[in-house]
Amino acid sequence: MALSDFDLVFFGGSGDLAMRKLLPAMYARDVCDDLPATARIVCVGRDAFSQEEFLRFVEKNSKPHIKETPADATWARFLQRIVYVALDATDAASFGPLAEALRQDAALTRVYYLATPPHLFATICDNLARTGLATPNSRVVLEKPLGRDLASARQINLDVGKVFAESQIYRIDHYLGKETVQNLLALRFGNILFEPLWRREWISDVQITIAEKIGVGNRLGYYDTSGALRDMLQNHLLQLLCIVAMEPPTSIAPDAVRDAKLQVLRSLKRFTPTTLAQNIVRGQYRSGHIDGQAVPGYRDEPDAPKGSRTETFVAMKAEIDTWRWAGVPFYLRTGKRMADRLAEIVVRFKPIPHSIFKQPTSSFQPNSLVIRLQPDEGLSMNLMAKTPGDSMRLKQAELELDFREQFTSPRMEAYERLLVDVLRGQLTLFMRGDELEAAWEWVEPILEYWEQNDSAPLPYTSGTWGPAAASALIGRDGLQWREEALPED
Ligand SMILES: NC(=O)C1=CN([C@@H]2O[C@H](COP(=O)(O)OP(=O)(O)OC[C@H]3O[C@@H](n4cnc5c(N)ncnc54)[C@H](OP(=O)(O)O)[C@@H]3O)[C@@H](O)[C@H]2O)C=CC1
Ligand SMILES: O=C1O[C@H](COP(=O)(O)O)[C@@H](O)[C@H](O)[C@H]1O
Repeated sequence: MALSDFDLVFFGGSGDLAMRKLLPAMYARDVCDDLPATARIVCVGRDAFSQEEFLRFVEKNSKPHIKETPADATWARFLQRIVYVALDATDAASFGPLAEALRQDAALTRVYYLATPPHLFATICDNLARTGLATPNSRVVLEKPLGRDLASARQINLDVGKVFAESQIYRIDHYLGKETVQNLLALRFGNILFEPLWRREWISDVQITIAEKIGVGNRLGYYDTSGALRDMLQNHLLQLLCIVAMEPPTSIAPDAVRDAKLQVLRSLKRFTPTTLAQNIVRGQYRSGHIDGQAVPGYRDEPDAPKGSRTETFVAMKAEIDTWRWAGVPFYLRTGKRMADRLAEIVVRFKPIPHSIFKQPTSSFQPNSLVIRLQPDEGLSMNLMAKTPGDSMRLKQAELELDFREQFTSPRMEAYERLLVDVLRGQLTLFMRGDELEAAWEWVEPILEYWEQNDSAPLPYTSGTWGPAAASALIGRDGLQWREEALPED
Protein backbone atom coordinates (compact mmCIF):
# COMPACT_ATOMS: atom_id res chain seq x y z
CA MET A 1 0.00 0.00 0.00
CA ALA A 2 1.56 3.33 -1.06
CA LEU A 3 2.16 5.82 1.69
CA SER A 4 0.32 9.09 1.94
CA ASP A 5 2.28 12.30 1.59
CA PHE A 6 4.76 13.22 4.33
CA ASP A 7 7.61 15.41 5.54
CA LEU A 8 10.12 13.20 7.33
CA VAL A 9 12.73 15.04 9.38
CA PHE A 10 15.89 13.26 10.47
CA PHE A 11 17.52 15.11 13.34
CA GLY A 12 21.03 13.66 13.17
CA GLY A 13 20.46 13.47 9.42
CA SER A 14 24.18 13.76 8.68
CA GLY A 15 25.14 11.08 11.22
CA ASP A 16 26.28 7.51 10.86
CA LEU A 17 22.86 5.97 11.53
CA ALA A 18 21.15 8.18 8.96
CA MET A 19 23.79 7.37 6.34
CA ARG A 20 24.01 3.62 6.95
CA LYS A 21 20.42 2.71 7.80
CA LEU A 22 17.79 5.45 7.57
CA LEU A 23 18.40 6.91 4.12
CA PRO A 24 18.99 3.46 2.55
CA ALA A 25 15.69 2.31 4.14
CA MET A 26 13.84 5.25 2.58
CA TYR A 27 15.55 4.62 -0.76
CA ALA A 28 14.35 1.01 -0.66
CA ARG A 29 10.75 2.27 -0.36
CA ASP A 30 11.26 4.86 -3.06
CA VAL A 31 12.54 2.31 -5.53
CA CYS A 32 9.35 0.28 -4.94
CA ASP A 33 7.33 3.38 -5.90
CA ASP A 34 5.91 3.48 -2.41
CA LEU A 35 6.65 7.15 -1.75
CA PRO A 36 4.36 9.89 -3.01
CA ALA A 37 6.03 12.10 -5.60
CA THR A 38 6.05 15.10 -3.27
CA ALA A 39 7.21 13.33 -0.09
CA ARG A 40 10.26 14.98 1.46
CA ILE A 41 13.15 13.95 3.65
CA VAL A 42 14.65 16.79 5.65
CA CYS A 43 18.10 16.01 7.07
CA VAL A 44 19.15 18.16 10.01
CA GLY A 45 22.68 18.64 11.35
CA ARG A 46 24.87 21.45 12.66
CA ASP A 47 27.43 21.40 9.86
CA ALA A 48 26.98 24.25 7.41
CA PHE A 49 26.66 22.08 4.30
CA SER A 50 25.16 23.71 1.24
CA GLN A 51 22.42 21.62 -0.38
CA GLU A 52 24.85 20.49 -3.12
CA GLU A 53 27.57 19.63 -0.60
CA PHE A 54 25.14 17.59 1.44
CA LEU A 55 23.93 15.60 -1.56
CA ARG A 56 27.57 14.81 -2.38
CA PHE A 57 28.00 13.73 1.26
CA VAL A 58 24.99 11.41 0.90
CA GLU A 59 26.38 10.06 -2.38
CA LYS A 60 29.66 9.23 -0.66
CA ASN A 61 28.41 8.02 2.72
CA SER A 62 24.97 6.56 2.18
CA LYS A 63 24.81 5.23 -1.36
CA PRO A 64 27.39 2.48 -0.68
CA HIS A 65 25.03 1.10 1.99
CA ILE A 66 22.22 0.50 -0.48
CA LYS A 67 22.02 -3.22 -1.25
CA GLU A 68 21.56 -3.09 -5.00
CA THR A 69 23.46 -0.30 -6.72
CA PRO A 70 20.82 2.31 -7.53
CA ALA A 71 20.02 3.09 -11.15
CA ASP A 72 20.90 6.72 -12.02
CA ALA A 73 17.28 7.77 -12.57
CA THR A 74 15.91 6.36 -9.30
CA TRP A 75 18.89 7.71 -7.36
CA ALA A 76 18.39 11.18 -8.87
CA ARG A 77 14.68 11.04 -7.99
CA PHE A 78 15.58 10.06 -4.42
CA LEU A 79 18.11 12.88 -4.04
CA GLN A 80 15.47 15.36 -5.14
CA ARG A 81 13.46 14.55 -2.05
CA ILE A 82 16.31 15.39 0.32
CA VAL A 83 16.61 18.84 1.84
CA TYR A 84 19.47 19.68 4.20
CA VAL A 85 18.84 22.09 7.07
CA ALA A 86 21.65 23.32 9.34
CA LEU A 87 20.59 24.22 12.86
CA ASP A 88 21.71 23.80 16.42
CA ALA A 89 19.12 21.69 18.17
CA THR A 90 19.86 23.46 21.45
CA ASP A 91 19.00 26.87 20.02
CA ALA A 92 15.34 27.52 19.19
CA ALA A 93 16.34 30.68 17.34
CA SER A 94 18.09 28.54 14.73
CA PHE A 95 14.91 26.54 13.88
CA GLY A 96 13.67 29.09 11.27
CA PRO A 97 15.08 27.22 8.23
CA LEU A 98 13.43 24.02 9.43
CA ALA A 99 10.04 25.77 9.64
CA GLU A 100 10.59 27.03 6.11
CA ALA A 101 11.47 23.56 4.81
CA LEU A 102 8.26 22.03 6.19
CA ARG A 103 4.92 22.24 4.45
CA GLN A 104 2.10 23.83 6.44
CA ASP A 105 -0.61 21.34 5.59
CA ALA A 106 -2.43 19.68 8.47
CA ALA A 107 -3.36 16.74 6.23
CA LEU A 108 0.29 15.81 5.74
CA THR A 109 2.05 13.37 8.00
CA ARG A 110 5.01 14.97 9.71
CA VAL A 111 7.65 12.83 11.42
CA TYR A 112 10.58 13.97 13.54
CA TYR A 113 13.08 11.13 13.85
CA LEU A 114 15.55 11.88 16.65
CA ALA A 115 18.74 10.08 15.56
CA THR A 116 20.85 12.22 17.86
CA PRO A 117 22.50 11.58 21.20
CA PRO A 118 19.62 11.14 23.69
CA HIS A 119 20.61 14.11 25.85
CA LEU A 120 19.16 16.23 23.01
CA PHE A 121 15.69 14.61 23.01
CA ALA A 122 14.18 16.95 25.61
CA THR A 123 15.69 20.08 24.08
CA ILE A 124 14.63 19.16 20.55
CA CYS A 125 11.04 18.47 21.63
CA ASP A 126 10.95 21.64 23.67
CA ASN A 127 12.31 23.70 20.80
CA LEU A 128 9.83 22.14 18.35
CA ALA A 129 7.06 23.20 20.73
CA ARG A 130 8.46 26.73 21.18
CA THR A 131 8.73 27.25 17.45
CA GLY A 132 5.22 25.94 16.77
CA LEU A 133 6.50 22.90 14.89
CA ALA A 134 5.09 20.24 17.23
CA THR A 135 1.80 20.25 15.34
CA PRO A 136 -1.01 17.71 16.01
CA ASN A 137 -0.16 15.89 12.75
CA SER A 138 3.42 15.28 14.01
CA ARG A 139 4.96 12.05 15.24
CA VAL A 140 8.28 11.70 17.02
CA VAL A 141 10.60 8.71 16.76
CA LEU A 142 13.12 8.10 19.54
CA GLU A 143 16.30 6.19 18.72
CA LYS A 144 18.13 4.17 21.31
CA PRO A 145 19.65 4.43 23.86
CA LEU A 146 16.39 5.26 25.63
CA GLY A 147 18.03 5.98 28.95
CA ARG A 148 20.87 4.38 30.87
CA ASP A 149 18.82 3.57 33.98
CA LEU A 150 15.29 3.90 35.26
CA ALA A 151 15.60 7.56 36.25
CA SER A 152 16.95 8.68 32.88
CA ALA A 153 14.33 6.63 30.99
CA ARG A 154 11.59 8.22 33.11
CA GLN A 155 13.05 11.63 32.40
CA ILE A 156 12.98 10.99 28.64
CA ASN A 157 9.35 9.86 28.88
CA LEU A 158 8.51 12.91 30.95
CA ASP A 159 10.30 15.44 28.72
CA VAL A 160 9.03 14.06 25.43
CA GLY A 161 5.58 13.59 26.98
CA LYS A 162 5.36 17.32 27.75
CA VAL A 163 5.24 18.00 24.03
CA PHE A 164 3.87 14.86 22.38
CA ALA A 165 1.01 12.56 23.38
CA GLU A 166 1.88 8.87 23.87
CA SER A 167 0.06 8.11 20.60
CA GLN A 168 2.56 10.36 18.78
CA ILE A 169 5.69 8.73 20.28
CA TYR A 170 7.48 5.87 18.49
CA ARG A 171 10.27 4.28 20.58
CA ILE A 172 12.43 2.22 18.26
CA ASP A 173 13.71 -1.24 19.01
CA HIS A 174 14.93 -2.35 15.62
CA TYR A 175 14.69 -6.04 16.60
CA LEU A 176 10.91 -5.69 16.49
CA GLY A 177 11.24 -4.74 12.83
CA LYS A 178 12.95 -8.00 11.93
CA GLU A 179 10.82 -10.36 9.82
CA THR A 180 11.27 -13.40 12.05
CA VAL A 181 10.23 -11.56 15.18
CA GLN A 182 6.93 -10.77 13.54
CA ASN A 183 6.82 -14.33 12.30
CA LEU A 184 7.00 -15.45 15.89
CA LEU A 185 3.69 -13.68 16.44
CA ALA A 186 2.35 -15.47 13.36
CA LEU A 187 3.64 -18.81 14.60
CA ARG A 188 2.19 -18.45 18.07
CA PHE A 189 -1.15 -16.92 17.22
CA GLY A 190 -1.79 -18.04 13.63
CA ASN A 191 -1.54 -21.76 14.39
CA ILE A 192 -3.51 -23.96 16.76
CA LEU A 193 -0.58 -26.31 17.21
CA PHE A 194 1.64 -24.40 19.59
CA GLU A 195 -0.56 -22.53 22.04
CA PRO A 196 -1.73 -25.61 24.02
CA LEU A 197 1.92 -26.64 24.47
CA TRP A 198 3.24 -23.14 25.12
CA ARG A 199 3.45 -23.40 28.90
CA ARG A 200 5.35 -24.82 31.84
CA GLU A 201 3.67 -28.23 31.59
CA TRP A 202 5.31 -28.92 28.21
CA ILE A 203 8.23 -26.54 27.84
CA SER A 204 11.41 -27.26 29.78
CA ASP A 205 13.44 -24.14 28.94
CA VAL A 206 13.92 -21.31 26.48
CA GLN A 207 17.22 -19.94 25.18
CA ILE A 208 17.53 -16.55 23.50
CA THR A 209 20.89 -15.70 21.96
CA ILE A 210 22.09 -12.68 20.04
CA ALA A 211 25.74 -13.27 19.19
CA GLU A 212 27.82 -10.90 17.09
CA LYS A 213 31.20 -11.36 15.46
CA ILE A 214 31.87 -7.64 15.32
CA GLY A 215 33.54 -5.75 18.15
CA VAL A 216 32.67 -2.23 19.25
CA GLY A 217 34.02 -0.67 16.06
CA ASN A 218 33.93 3.11 16.09
CA ARG A 219 31.24 3.29 18.80
CA LEU A 220 33.57 2.78 21.74
CA GLY A 221 32.82 6.20 23.24
CA TYR A 222 29.16 5.26 23.59
CA TYR A 223 29.68 1.57 24.28
CA ASP A 224 32.12 1.97 27.12
CA THR A 225 29.50 3.86 29.11
CA SER A 226 26.87 1.30 28.19
CA GLY A 227 27.96 -2.36 27.98
CA ALA A 228 26.06 -5.40 26.76
CA LEU A 229 23.37 -5.31 29.44
CA ARG A 230 22.23 -1.81 28.54
CA ASP A 231 23.05 -2.00 24.83
CA MET A 232 21.38 -5.31 23.98
CA LEU A 233 19.73 -7.09 26.87
CA GLN A 234 17.57 -4.37 28.40
CA ASN A 235 15.96 -3.77 25.03
CA HIS A 236 16.36 -6.36 22.24
CA LEU A 237 16.58 -9.54 24.33
CA LEU A 238 13.80 -8.51 26.69
CA GLN A 239 11.56 -7.61 23.76
CA LEU A 240 12.17 -11.06 22.25
CA LEU A 241 11.46 -12.66 25.60
CA CYS A 242 8.20 -10.70 25.83
CA ILE A 243 7.03 -11.94 22.45
CA VAL A 244 7.87 -15.54 23.34
CA ALA A 245 6.26 -15.37 26.77
CA MET A 246 3.29 -13.00 26.48
CA GLU A 247 -0.29 -14.11 26.91
CA PRO A 248 -2.31 -14.07 23.67
CA PRO A 249 -3.21 -10.43 23.06
CA THR A 250 -6.83 -9.78 22.13
CA SER A 251 -5.72 -8.38 18.77
CA ILE A 252 -2.67 -7.03 17.00
CA ALA A 253 -3.67 -3.49 18.01
CA PRO A 254 -0.81 -1.55 19.64
CA ASP A 255 -2.12 -1.46 23.18
CA ALA A 256 -3.28 -5.08 23.14
CA VAL A 257 0.24 -6.25 22.28
CA ARG A 258 1.95 -3.70 24.51
CA ASP A 259 -0.26 -4.60 27.50
CA ALA A 260 0.64 -8.26 27.03
CA LYS A 261 4.38 -7.47 26.85
CA LEU A 262 4.15 -5.20 29.88
CA GLN A 263 2.64 -8.01 31.91
CA VAL A 264 5.68 -10.19 31.12
CA LEU A 265 8.14 -7.46 32.08
CA ARG A 266 6.32 -6.91 35.35
CA SER A 267 6.32 -10.65 36.09
CA LEU A 268 10.06 -11.15 35.66
CA LYS A 269 11.48 -12.46 38.92
CA ARG A 270 13.55 -9.74 40.58
CA PHE A 271 17.19 -10.57 41.27
CA THR A 272 18.61 -10.24 44.76
CA PRO A 273 22.38 -9.87 45.32
CA THR A 274 22.59 -13.63 45.94
CA THR A 275 20.51 -14.82 42.98
CA LEU A 276 22.21 -12.26 40.78
CA ALA A 277 25.72 -13.50 41.55
CA GLN A 278 24.59 -17.06 40.81
CA ASN A 279 22.56 -16.43 37.69
CA ILE A 280 24.40 -13.78 35.69
CA VAL A 281 27.73 -14.00 33.89
CA ARG A 282 29.50 -10.90 32.69
CA GLY A 283 32.35 -11.09 30.17
CA GLN A 284 34.73 -8.92 28.17
CA TYR A 285 36.51 -10.02 25.01
CA ARG A 286 40.25 -10.42 24.80
CA SER A 287 42.28 -10.71 21.62
CA GLY A 288 41.66 -13.73 19.44
CA HIS A 289 40.71 -14.69 15.91
CA ILE A 290 37.53 -14.07 13.96
CA ASP A 291 37.30 -15.76 10.57
CA GLY A 292 41.04 -16.44 10.71
CA GLN A 293 41.90 -12.77 11.33
CA ALA A 294 43.63 -11.64 14.52
CA VAL A 295 41.49 -9.11 16.40
CA PRO A 296 42.41 -6.97 19.43
CA GLY A 297 40.90 -7.32 22.86
CA TYR A 298 38.33 -4.80 24.06
CA ARG A 299 40.88 -2.95 26.22
CA ASP A 300 43.21 -2.64 23.22
CA GLU A 301 40.57 -1.09 20.94
CA PRO A 302 41.45 2.49 19.91
CA ASP A 303 40.52 4.94 22.71
CA ALA A 304 39.48 2.18 25.14
CA PRO A 305 39.99 3.34 28.73
CA LYS A 306 42.79 1.46 30.44
CA GLY A 307 41.45 -1.40 32.52
CA SER A 308 37.84 -0.75 31.41
CA ARG A 309 35.32 -2.96 33.22
CA THR A 310 32.59 -2.61 30.62
CA GLU A 311 31.03 -5.96 29.73
CA THR A 312 30.82 -7.02 26.09
CA PHE A 313 29.04 -10.26 26.99
CA VAL A 314 26.25 -11.14 29.34
CA ALA A 315 24.44 -14.41 29.98
CA MET A 316 21.71 -14.96 32.52
CA LYS A 317 19.03 -17.27 33.74
CA ALA A 318 15.77 -15.36 34.09
CA GLU A 319 12.41 -16.56 35.36
CA ILE A 320 8.85 -15.39 34.91
CA ASP A 321 6.56 -15.63 37.91
CA THR A 322 3.24 -16.51 36.28
CA TRP A 323 1.05 -19.60 36.15
CA ARG A 324 2.15 -20.17 32.57
CA TRP A 325 5.89 -19.93 33.16
CA ALA A 326 6.73 -20.55 36.82
CA GLY A 327 9.87 -22.67 37.05
CA VAL A 328 10.77 -22.47 33.34
CA PRO A 329 14.26 -20.99 32.93
CA PHE A 330 14.77 -18.41 30.20
CA TYR A 331 18.47 -18.32 29.37
CA LEU A 332 19.46 -15.04 27.74
CA ARG A 333 22.84 -14.42 26.16
CA THR A 334 24.47 -11.75 24.05
CA GLY A 335 28.02 -10.81 23.22
CA LYS A 336 30.39 -9.20 20.79
CA ARG A 337 33.33 -10.93 19.09
CA MET A 338 31.74 -14.32 19.48
CA ALA A 339 32.29 -17.46 17.43
CA ASP A 340 29.46 -16.75 15.02
CA ARG A 341 26.87 -14.16 14.12
CA LEU A 342 23.51 -15.52 15.05
CA ALA A 343 20.27 -14.51 16.68
CA GLU A 344 17.94 -17.30 17.63
CA ILE A 345 15.32 -18.46 20.08
CA VAL A 346 15.30 -22.10 21.12
CA VAL A 347 12.20 -23.50 22.81
CA ARG A 348 12.90 -26.94 24.26
CA PHE A 349 10.04 -29.22 25.18
CA LYS A 350 9.98 -31.76 27.99
CA PRO A 351 11.22 -35.31 27.41
CA ILE A 352 8.77 -38.11 26.64
CA PRO A 353 7.53 -39.78 29.84
CA HIS A 354 8.12 -43.37 28.76
CA SER A 355 9.67 -45.26 25.85
CA ILE A 356 7.68 -48.02 24.18
CA PHE A 357 10.72 -48.84 22.03
CA LYS A 358 13.83 -50.81 22.87
CA GLN A 359 15.74 -47.54 23.13
CA PRO A 360 15.78 -46.09 26.65
CA THR A 361 13.83 -42.89 27.26
CA SER A 362 17.13 -41.09 27.84
CA SER A 363 18.15 -41.69 24.20
CA PHE A 364 15.24 -39.56 22.97
CA GLN A 365 16.22 -35.96 22.27
CA PRO A 366 13.47 -33.71 23.59
CA ASN A 367 11.63 -31.87 20.83
CA SER A 368 12.79 -28.35 20.20
CA LEU A 369 11.71 -25.45 18.10
CA VAL A 370 14.43 -23.14 16.82
CA ILE A 371 13.39 -19.72 15.59
CA ARG A 372 16.24 -18.17 13.61
CA LEU A 373 16.31 -14.39 13.26
CA GLN A 374 19.69 -14.12 11.57
CA PRO A 375 21.77 -14.70 9.58
CA ASP A 376 19.18 -16.79 7.72
CA GLU A 377 15.53 -16.45 8.71
CA GLY A 378 13.65 -19.62 9.43
CA LEU A 379 12.24 -22.17 11.80
CA SER A 380 13.25 -25.69 12.52
CA MET A 381 11.42 -28.25 14.56
CA ASN A 382 13.41 -31.17 15.90
CA LEU A 383 11.50 -34.42 16.12
CA MET A 384 12.36 -38.06 16.68
CA ALA A 385 11.81 -40.19 13.57
CA LYS A 386 12.41 -43.79 12.57
CA THR A 387 15.61 -44.41 10.65
CA PRO A 388 15.12 -46.43 7.45
CA GLY A 389 15.73 -50.15 7.74
CA ASP A 390 14.39 -53.26 9.37
CA SER A 391 14.85 -52.19 12.97
CA MET A 392 12.80 -49.71 14.95
CA ARG A 393 15.53 -47.21 15.69
CA LEU A 394 14.62 -43.58 16.27
CA LYS A 395 16.90 -40.64 15.61
CA GLN A 396 16.52 -36.89 15.72
CA ALA A 397 15.28 -35.38 12.46
CA GLU A 398 14.57 -31.79 11.46
CA LEU A 399 11.53 -30.15 9.91
CA GLU A 400 12.83 -27.02 8.27
CA LEU A 401 11.05 -23.85 7.17
CA ASP A 402 13.32 -21.44 5.34
CA PHE A 403 11.45 -18.15 4.99
CA ARG A 404 13.49 -17.04 1.98
CA GLU A 405 12.74 -20.23 0.09
CA GLN A 406 9.11 -20.33 1.13
CA PHE A 407 8.22 -16.72 0.40
CA THR A 408 9.74 -14.96 -2.55
CA SER A 409 8.06 -11.59 -1.99
CA PRO A 410 10.58 -8.77 -1.40
CA ARG A 411 11.85 -8.49 2.15
CA MET A 412 12.07 -5.34 4.17
CA GLU A 413 15.01 -4.51 6.40
CA ALA A 414 14.08 -3.76 10.01
CA TYR A 415 14.51 0.01 9.72
CA GLU A 416 12.57 0.06 6.47
CA ARG A 417 9.65 -1.79 8.04
CA LEU A 418 9.66 0.42 11.12
CA LEU A 419 9.88 3.67 9.15
CA VAL A 420 6.92 2.57 7.05
CA ASP A 421 4.97 1.81 10.23
CA VAL A 422 5.74 5.27 11.61
CA LEU A 423 4.60 6.87 8.37
CA ARG A 424 1.40 4.80 8.48
CA GLY A 425 0.81 5.60 12.16
CA GLN A 426 1.06 1.95 13.20
CA LEU A 427 2.41 1.70 16.76
CA THR A 428 2.32 -2.06 17.42
CA LEU A 429 6.04 -2.63 16.84
CA PHE A 430 7.13 0.27 19.06
CA MET A 431 7.58 0.28 22.82
CA ARG A 432 5.17 2.16 25.04
CA GLY A 433 6.61 4.38 27.79
CA ASP A 434 5.55 2.07 30.62
CA GLU A 435 7.18 -0.93 28.89
CA LEU A 436 10.44 0.97 28.66
CA GLU A 437 10.31 1.84 32.35
CA ALA A 438 9.38 -1.72 33.37
CA ALA A 439 12.39 -3.09 31.47
CA TRP A 440 14.73 -0.63 33.19
CA GLU A 441 13.14 -1.32 36.55
CA TRP A 442 14.04 -5.00 36.20
CA VAL A 443 17.57 -4.38 34.93
CA GLU A 444 18.50 -1.67 37.41
CA PRO A 445 19.35 -3.87 40.43
CA ILE A 446 21.85 -5.72 38.24
CA LEU A 447 23.56 -2.49 37.23
CA GLU A 448 23.58 -1.27 40.83
CA TYR A 449 25.05 -4.52 42.09
CA TRP A 450 27.85 -4.45 39.52
CA GLU A 451 28.61 -0.85 40.34
CA GLN A 452 28.54 -1.29 44.10
CA ASN A 453 30.71 -4.40 43.95
CA ASP A 454 33.05 -2.97 41.34
CA SER A 455 32.39 -6.19 39.46
CA ALA A 456 35.01 -7.15 36.88
CA PRO A 457 33.85 -8.99 33.76
CA LEU A 458 35.36 -12.40 33.06
CA PRO A 459 37.72 -12.45 30.09
CA TYR A 460 36.87 -14.54 27.02
CA THR A 461 38.85 -15.08 23.86
CA SER A 462 37.47 -13.40 20.75
CA GLY A 463 35.97 -15.99 18.42
CA THR A 464 34.59 -18.17 21.23
CA TRP A 465 31.13 -18.46 22.79
CA GLY A 466 32.05 -16.38 25.84
CA PRO A 467 33.44 -17.20 29.27
CA ALA A 468 33.33 -20.82 30.41
CA ALA A 469 31.15 -19.64 33.30
CA ALA A 470 28.31 -19.13 30.78
CA SER A 471 28.37 -22.86 29.97
CA ALA A 472 28.54 -23.64 33.67
CA LEU A 473 25.50 -21.41 34.31
CA ILE A 474 23.26 -23.52 32.08
CA GLY A 475 25.22 -26.72 32.80
CA ARG A 476 24.21 -26.47 36.45
CA ASP A 477 20.64 -27.22 35.32
CA GLY A 478 21.85 -30.22 33.30
CA LEU A 479 21.51 -28.27 30.02
CA GLN A 480 23.72 -26.90 27.27
CA TRP A 481 23.58 -23.92 24.96
CA ARG A 482 22.31 -25.11 21.61
CA GLU A 483 25.64 -24.96 19.78
CA GLU A 484 27.24 -27.02 22.55
CA ALA A 485 24.62 -29.73 22.13
CA LEU A 486 24.92 -29.95 18.33
CA PRO A 487 26.67 -33.08 17.04
CA GLU A 488 30.22 -32.48 15.70
CA ASP A 489 30.36 -32.26 11.87
N1 LIG B 1 25.22 4.47 14.39
C1 LIG B 1 24.53 3.38 14.73
O1 LIG B 1 24.71 2.28 14.20
C2 LIG B 1 23.48 3.49 15.79
C3 LIG B 1 23.26 4.66 16.46
N2 LIG B 1 22.29 4.74 17.40
C4 LIG B 1 22.06 5.98 18.15
O2 LIG B 1 21.62 6.99 17.26
C5 LIG B 1 22.11 8.26 17.68
C6 LIG B 1 22.95 8.86 16.55
O3 LIG B 1 24.02 7.98 16.29
P1 LIG B 1 25.05 8.21 15.12
O4 LIG B 1 24.37 8.54 13.85
O5 LIG B 1 25.95 7.04 15.15
O6 LIG B 1 25.84 9.49 15.67
P2 LIG B 1 26.77 10.49 14.87
O7 LIG B 1 27.70 11.08 15.88
O8 LIG B 1 27.34 9.88 13.64
O9 LIG B 1 25.74 11.62 14.39
C7 LIG B 1 25.13 12.51 15.28
C8 LIG B 1 24.22 13.40 14.49
O10 LIG B 1 23.56 14.29 15.39
C9 LIG B 1 23.77 15.64 14.93
N3 LIG B 1 23.84 16.53 16.07
C10 LIG B 1 24.57 16.37 17.20
N4 LIG B 1 24.40 17.43 18.01
C11 LIG B 1 23.54 18.27 17.37
C12 LIG B 1 22.96 19.53 17.69
N5 LIG B 1 23.23 20.15 18.84
N6 LIG B 1 22.14 20.08 16.80
C13 LIG B 1 21.84 19.48 15.63
N7 LIG B 1 22.34 18.28 15.28
C14 LIG B 1 23.18 17.69 16.14
C15 LIG B 1 25.09 15.56 14.19
O11 LIG B 1 25.22 16.67 13.32
P3 LIG B 1 26.65 17.47 13.26
O12 LIG B 1 27.67 16.41 12.98
O13 LIG B 1 26.47 18.42 12.16
O14 LIG B 1 26.81 18.05 14.60
C16 LIG B 1 24.93 14.26 13.45
O15 LIG B 1 24.08 14.41 12.34
C17 LIG B 1 22.97 7.98 18.93
O16 LIG B 1 22.20 8.20 20.08
C18 LIG B 1 23.32 6.52 18.80
O17 LIG B 1 23.58 5.92 20.04
C19 LIG B 1 21.46 3.68 17.67
C20 LIG B 1 21.62 2.48 17.02
C21 LIG B 1 22.68 2.27 16.07
O1 LIG C 1 21.22 -1.97 18.89
C1 LIG C 1 22.27 -2.52 18.60
O2 LIG C 1 22.21 -3.55 17.75
C2 LIG C 1 23.38 -3.97 17.04
C3 LIG C 1 23.07 -5.38 16.53
O3 LIG C 1 21.98 -5.31 15.64
P1 LIG C 1 21.84 -6.39 14.46
O4 LIG C 1 20.55 -6.03 13.83
O5 LIG C 1 23.04 -6.20 13.58
O6 LIG C 1 21.84 -7.72 15.11
C4 LIG C 1 24.62 -3.97 17.92
O7 LIG C 1 25.78 -4.23 17.14
C5 LIG C 1 24.76 -2.62 18.60
O8 LIG C 1 25.84 -2.66 19.51
C6 LIG C 1 23.50 -2.25 19.33
O9 LIG C 1 23.59 -0.90 19.75
